[in-house]
Amino acid sequence: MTQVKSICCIGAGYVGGPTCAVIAYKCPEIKVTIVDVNEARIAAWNSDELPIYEPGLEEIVMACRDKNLFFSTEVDQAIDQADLIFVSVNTPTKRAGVGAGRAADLAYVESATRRIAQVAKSSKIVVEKSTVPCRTAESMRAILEANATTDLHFDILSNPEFLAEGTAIQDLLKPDRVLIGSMQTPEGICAQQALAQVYTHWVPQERVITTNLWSSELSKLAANAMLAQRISSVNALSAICEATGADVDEVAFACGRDSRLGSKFLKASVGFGGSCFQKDILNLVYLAEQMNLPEVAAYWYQVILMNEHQKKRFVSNILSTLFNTITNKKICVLGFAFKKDTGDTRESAAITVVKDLLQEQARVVIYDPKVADEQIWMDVSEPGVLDNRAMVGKQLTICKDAYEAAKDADAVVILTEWDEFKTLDYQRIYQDMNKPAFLFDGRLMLDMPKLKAIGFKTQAIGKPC
Ligand SMILES: NC(=O)C1=CN([C@@H]2O[C@H](COP(=O)(O)OP(=O)(O)OC[C@H]3O[C@@H](n4cnc5c(N)ncnc54)[C@H](O)[C@@H]3O)[C@@H](O)[C@H]2O)C=CC1
Ligand SMILES: O=C(O)[C@H]1O[C@H](OP(=O)(O)OP(=O)(O)OC[C@H]2O[C@@H](n3ccc(=O)[nH]c3=O)[C@H](O)[C@@H]2O)[C@H](O)[C@@H](O)[C@@H]1O
Repeated sequence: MTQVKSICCIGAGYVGGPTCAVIAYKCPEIKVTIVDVNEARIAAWNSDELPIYEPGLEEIVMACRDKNLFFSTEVDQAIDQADLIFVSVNTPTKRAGVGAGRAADLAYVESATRRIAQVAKSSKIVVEKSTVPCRTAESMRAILEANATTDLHFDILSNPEFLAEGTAIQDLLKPDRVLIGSMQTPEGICAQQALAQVYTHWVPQERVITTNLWSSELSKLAANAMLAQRISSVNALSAICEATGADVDEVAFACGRDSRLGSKFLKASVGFGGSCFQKDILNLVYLAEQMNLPEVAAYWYQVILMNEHQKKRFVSNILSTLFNTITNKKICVLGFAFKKDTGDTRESAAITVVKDLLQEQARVVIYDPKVADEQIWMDVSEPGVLDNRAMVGKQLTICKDAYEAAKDADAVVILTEWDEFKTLDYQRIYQDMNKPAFLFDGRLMLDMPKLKAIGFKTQAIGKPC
């Protein structure tokens, strides 16, 4: 079996960076080089200020950077020197052309694959780390075989990543499973074993699952679709709870105690966000449509529709509670990231909620502990629309402090479950707000009876008023 000695990872993003940093950390004898075309990102990986915030990441990077872990823009050199290459580039939803709004844009995967074919002078194991539609490995193989300069051999593996942002390092150090798909040929199985051996440096053998290529590719989309489906299910129940007087936390607890259901991913919220759930479900929907399975496509699409409904429902509750108008009222938004412990805002529910509040002519003040101001401006204004940013600027303020953000506000709206929001001095916040002082908990994280006792008019998703 091939022993992996040198790894190249193409794509130094949320997945490539942490995943390969952990491999370097756990496999000191393997040289790991993470490359990217984005020079600023690579410079940040090589600096004291890493480009992404992830608890525990800095320690791991600092422990092995410039020993057996390298960040570089020298893509060709890293490809040439590696015997195993992870392709960990972005696969966003297509914006134009066939399948726009549904299908995954595989342009980055294809260009990375073509680069490998052009540069490789020796045989390589090429690993799909990006989340891709079923049978992408076949296209990669076709490109590699047609474009390689000499008579080289390429094994393609699928090794989807299941880490969640905010807990990436823990997820990587103690994964529920590592999934490796390969062609069921002697060479394919040999390559699969070589990658498995990298992971078994720290992952117990029984957690390394091997399957065929297509099962592995589909399992990634399926896992994300099922996780998101649980959130949409509990969010759909939250609306029924509000209408009946049931309490969604109690319902989720009671259901989750059934060992067949389990307790995780049953937290009702203002809606799921993140770079992957929506994109991967759309990808699955597109796959079903392509297979001429419209009912299957509609079934999964409903998970997204429910998520959109939950965000709209939250804003409409705010509006009706504040006497059907929020024009010129000051709304303090606490949290903008799509979940706690990350500065990532991709598809964050906060983007939709804030845009809707602005549309209603409210004055919105945002505080988030990790999201950069510029990111919020980019998310909330419409790039390319003339003067939109200036218009948004008249209504939107970004604060460095929760108390400052809540001063003179008519309502506080919690959109991300940052731990620090639990320990704020709500008595102080209440005193500085306009009365009646409203508080909307979109994350079910605050002690409502305590807030009510202070004087707040509170509302939380799926809770009796
Ligand atoms: N963000 C997450 O938590 C997870 C993401 N995934 C999947 O992993 C893949 C990567 O996601 P992220 O790391 O979040 O994306 P990202 O956007 O943070 O990083 C991708 C990087 O690839 C680089 N890149 C693109 N084309 C390149 C090329 N030809 N050569 C060199 N560099 C290139 C980009 O400059 C970018 O820095 C996606 O398919 C995503 O669905 C899977 C599990 C978790
Ligand atoms: O493919 C991916 O990108 C990743 O997508 C998710 O990870 P991530 O999006 O980083 O974060 P999650 O913890 O799944 O949260 C997603 C969204 O759902 C929300 N959520 C989560 C759980 C819950 O019970 N309720 C709920 O509203 C979160 O607040 C967040 O907005 C999956 O959990 C990962 O396994 C997967 O690898």
